[in-house]
Amino acid sequence: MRLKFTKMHGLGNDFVMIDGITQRVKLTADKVRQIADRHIGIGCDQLLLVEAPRDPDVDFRYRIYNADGSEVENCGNGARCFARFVRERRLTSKEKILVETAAGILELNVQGADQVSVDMGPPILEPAKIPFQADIQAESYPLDVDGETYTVGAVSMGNPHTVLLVEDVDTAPVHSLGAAIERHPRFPARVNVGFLQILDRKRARLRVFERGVGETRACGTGACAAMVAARIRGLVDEEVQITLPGGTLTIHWPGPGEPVTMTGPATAVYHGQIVV
Ligand SMILES: N[C@H](CCC[C@H](N)C(=O)O)C(=O)O
Repeated sequence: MRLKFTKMHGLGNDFVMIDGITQRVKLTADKVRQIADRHIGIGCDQLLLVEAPRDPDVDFRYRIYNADGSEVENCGNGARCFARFVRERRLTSKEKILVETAAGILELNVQGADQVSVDMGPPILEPAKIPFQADIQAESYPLDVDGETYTVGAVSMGNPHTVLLVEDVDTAPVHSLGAAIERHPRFPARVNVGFLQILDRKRARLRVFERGVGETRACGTGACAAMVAARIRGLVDEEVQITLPGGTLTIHWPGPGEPVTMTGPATAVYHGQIVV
């Protein structure tokens, strides 16, 4: 199968975007892994497949695959790149785009040259819906990992996230502890692991060890989840600049029951064709 694609990134979280509307695309987990492989394929953190919507009231559907081939529910940086991709491929000229994902319907607002704002919907905090094994919902939870007890937040943005507060993200054990928590038995669907350093009520630094990928240069749903976890503990205001290794996202969340809005760049790098 010969597939046209566009390589894009959101603050260094990189994607292979495939138009499944004007092309017939049949993906398997093996094909996703091959495309995502940085030696035998194109290389990406996630592959995003754009399809016609099943719901007539929305504009598109898009499906998200991690580099390990697993299909997941949501992808914040990917949503911004998706919005730019469908406009650049003239699949729409709308500035407000409704897209159906496995996590529900997102509203994307394309703002001028580079910035895209995404209504990511309200965070999910009930443990069973994250999913996370806990007796009651709380601002934070004790989590035993290899004999140590950590205090973690647990939030879903359609995909599961856990958040640890750290003194300094540069020295946090992102790869060792991130890998251990990603597969922790209390997260039955595995989990994305965020390490959050709060600078003040309006600024924070974040590194994310992503489920199915490992550490990425940025994670949009991770930035949303980290801000929510900090806000329900009263540590930050309703708008926070979250700086990840790849750059800064603006996250806005008034409080429980309200949607989280994420604003940041979406960059196209090159177009190509791959044979899989
Ligand atoms: N990079 C994505 C997150 C992908 C989440 C995926 N790793 C998962 O398994 O949920 C983002 O910008 O939100």
